[in-house]
Amino acid sequence: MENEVDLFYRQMPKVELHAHLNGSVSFSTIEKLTARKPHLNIEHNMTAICSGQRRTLDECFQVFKVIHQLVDTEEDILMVAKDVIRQFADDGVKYLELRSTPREEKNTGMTRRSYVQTVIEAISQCGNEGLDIEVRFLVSVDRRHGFEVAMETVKLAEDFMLSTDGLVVGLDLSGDPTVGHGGDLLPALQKAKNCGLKLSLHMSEVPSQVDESELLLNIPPDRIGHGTFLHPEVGGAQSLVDKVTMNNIPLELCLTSNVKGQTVSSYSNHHFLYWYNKGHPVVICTDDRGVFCTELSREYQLVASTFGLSQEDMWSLSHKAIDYTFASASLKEQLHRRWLELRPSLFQTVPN
Ligand SMILES: CC(C)=CCNc1ncnc2c1ncn2[C@@H]1O[C@H](COP(=O)(O)O)[C@@H](O)[C@H]1O
Ligand SMILES: [Zn+2]
Repeated sequence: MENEVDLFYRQMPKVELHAHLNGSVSFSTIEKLTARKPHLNIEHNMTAICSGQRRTLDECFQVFKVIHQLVDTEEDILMVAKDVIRQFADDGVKYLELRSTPREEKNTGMTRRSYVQTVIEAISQCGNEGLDIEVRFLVSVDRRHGFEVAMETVKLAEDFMLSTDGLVVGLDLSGDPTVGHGGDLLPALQKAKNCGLKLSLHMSEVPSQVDESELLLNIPPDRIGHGTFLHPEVGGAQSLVDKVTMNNIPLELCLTSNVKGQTVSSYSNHHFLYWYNKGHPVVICTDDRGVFCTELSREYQLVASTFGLSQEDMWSLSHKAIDYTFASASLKEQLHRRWLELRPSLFQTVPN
């Protein structure tokens, strides 16, 4: 891991709303996986982008291909998902929305359905272990896989939403933003929304997606991933900003991911400031904590140090994020109470 994170940010209760399962695999879990599959000859620098390194977007997406080779059975998924949940809990995350793309692996017999079933099993095993974290699942649609797979994935998400008593809460649209057009997937996304799934869509992660973002915002989604190039100052459009603000759609912001993937030139140039200054809902997230060698506590600390925000400001960001979750009203209320209970000891033991 890179330099130390203050105890304050580690202990501060947090919600994580943008975490891709296979991007969140830690070094220690990768070691367990490479020991299971030594013949693949995979080294750590092929699965993570650590201190000071930056890669092109394309190189970053290659990393996921390597991780997918390591994680290709139900047994792997179960271990990875349980490890990832435990590690978020260790970092003070009290509510986690994990997302992942159901993957079919012909060689091992894993199907998209058994994939989702296994993630659900991992969540319920962590619940039985009494971990201090509530976990919900968003099923991811990979934009590279086209309309047919998207429709199939929506059906799967709907089935599991109904059969898991609400553990599956929504649908994510992700994948390499330079491939495919989100507009082609609109009917699938609309179908998901109509059946009660919440939508979190990666949007304007790279420049020149104005047309696509206009279409996606018409649905409208319940949350936006990144939204790096929405505003006119960076080549987006005022009409996009207007739609986002009118519908009050929270943005999931992942600083380290954007800087290491080079869609944002530096931390201080991150679009966090644009939306924060507007008073628009934003939530700090990790995206891929394993691949980008970060943690949610580190991301909070980074935002505070980059933009000169106080511990009170950061607390307030973390507290407000509860309202942007896809949790039920009663769980949101429970989380609010929890935050208020934890607050005095946090500000007492860890002075400013
Ligand atoms: C390259 C880069 C800067 C990544 C960060 N931005 C991202 N943008 C779009 N999709 C993503 C990103 N990070 C992870 N994903 C999606 O999450 C997958 C990995 O997690 P999973 O297999 O769905 O469990 C990737 O294959 C990709 O489809
Ligand atoms: Zn993402």
